[in-house]
Amino acid sequence: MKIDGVPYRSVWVDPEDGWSVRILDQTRLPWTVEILRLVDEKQVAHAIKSMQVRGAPLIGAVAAYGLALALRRDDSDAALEAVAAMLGRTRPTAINLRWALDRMLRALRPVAPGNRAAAAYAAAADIAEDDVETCRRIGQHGLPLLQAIAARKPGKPINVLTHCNTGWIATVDYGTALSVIYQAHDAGLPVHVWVDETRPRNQGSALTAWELGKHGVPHTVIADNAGGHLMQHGEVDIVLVGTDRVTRQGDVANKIGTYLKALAAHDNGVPFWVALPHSTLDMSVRDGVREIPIEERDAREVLETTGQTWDGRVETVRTAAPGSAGLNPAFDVTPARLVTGLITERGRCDASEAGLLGLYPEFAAAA
Ligand SMILES: CSC[C@H]1O[C@H](OP(=O)(O)O)[C@H](O)[C@@H]1O
Repeated sequence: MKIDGVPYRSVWVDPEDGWSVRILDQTRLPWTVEILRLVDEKQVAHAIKSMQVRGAPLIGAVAAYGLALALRRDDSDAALEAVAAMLGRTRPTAINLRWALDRMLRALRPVAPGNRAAAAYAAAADIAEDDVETCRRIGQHGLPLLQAIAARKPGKPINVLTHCNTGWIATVDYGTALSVIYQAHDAGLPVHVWVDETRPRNQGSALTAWELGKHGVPHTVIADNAGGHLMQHGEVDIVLVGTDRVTRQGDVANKIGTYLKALAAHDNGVPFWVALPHSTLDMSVRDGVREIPIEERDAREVLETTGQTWDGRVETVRTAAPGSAGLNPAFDVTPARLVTGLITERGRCDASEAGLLGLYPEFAAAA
C-alpha cells in the first residue's frame, strides 16, 4: 500500500545490501514513519516481541527472514533448529508464526549446509509473496458482502466496525479485514469505518486510523466499549475483524475484546465476519477457548499509555492509580457459534469444520 503516494510493504530485503531486512517500526506510528534495518535473528526476535512488527501474517513473514539472517552466519543443522525454535517462542497465539517457521524448516532441512542461506531467502520471499496475493484475494472475496449492504441502502454509508489493526501493516501487504474495506472503497462504495481504539496498545486508534486516513477511507475512532451501543442503534451494518488463529471447528482467536464485540453483534443481529489467510488456520485444534494459548503481555501496557503531547513529544504516562496491579491478556477466543462466516483467499464459508473443509479439503485427513 502507499504512504503519501509512495508504495510500501511492511517487510522487505534491503535492495542496497541484498540481505538485511527492512521493517516499519509500528511502535512509532502514527507519529513518525520510521524504517528499521534488522541484521540478525536477535533483532528480529526483539522486533516481534516488542511489536515493532505485529499482526499474525506479518510476524510469520518477518520470522522467516529472521531465520534467513541467522543462516548467513551459521547454516548448520543445530543452528537451523535452534533459531527456528527461538523465533517460534517470541509470541504464542498467532499460528502464522509456527506455520511460517515450519514451512521454512521443510524447505531447508533437505538443503545441504553451505547452501541454506540462499534457499532461506528464497523461501522467506515465497512466504511474503504468498501473503500479498492471499490478502489481495481475501479483499476480493469479502467485497460482495459490502456490495450487498450498499444495494440495500443506496446512497447511504456502509458502516463497518473493526477491531484492532488488520491492515497492510499487519500483513506483508493489503491486510485482511481491511483488505475488504480498501477494495470496497476503491470500488467506489461509500464505506465508513468505526475504528475501535483497541486498548491497551491502541492498534485501532494509532494504526488502523492512520492506515485508513492515508488511504482516504472515512472513519471514526470510538472507545472499545461503544460498539454495542452503536449496534443497538442500527449504526453498524457489519463487523469485520481479523484473527490470529482459527480452529478446525471455526473458533476464532483475535485481539482482546473481539469476543465482546461478537456477543454484542449476535445480540443485535449484526453480521460478524472474520477475514483470514490460510496461514492462520490451525486444523490441529478444535476447542479454541480451551486449547489456544493466550499471550499475556506486560501489565504496564494496561496501566500506562503512549501518546503525543501538544508540543509534539511522544511520551508514555501512567493512567492507572499508583500502586494498582494490572492484567493484560492480549487475545480472546470467539466461539464459532458467534461468527457469521469466514472470508479467506479461497472464498467465504461458515465458521465450521464442514465450511473450512469445503474450502480446504486437503485438511480432511488431519483430525
Ligand atoms: C491480520 S492481523 C491479525 C491479528 O493480529 C493482531 O494482533 P497483534 O496486534 O497483537 O499482533 C490482531 O489480533 C489482529 O486482528
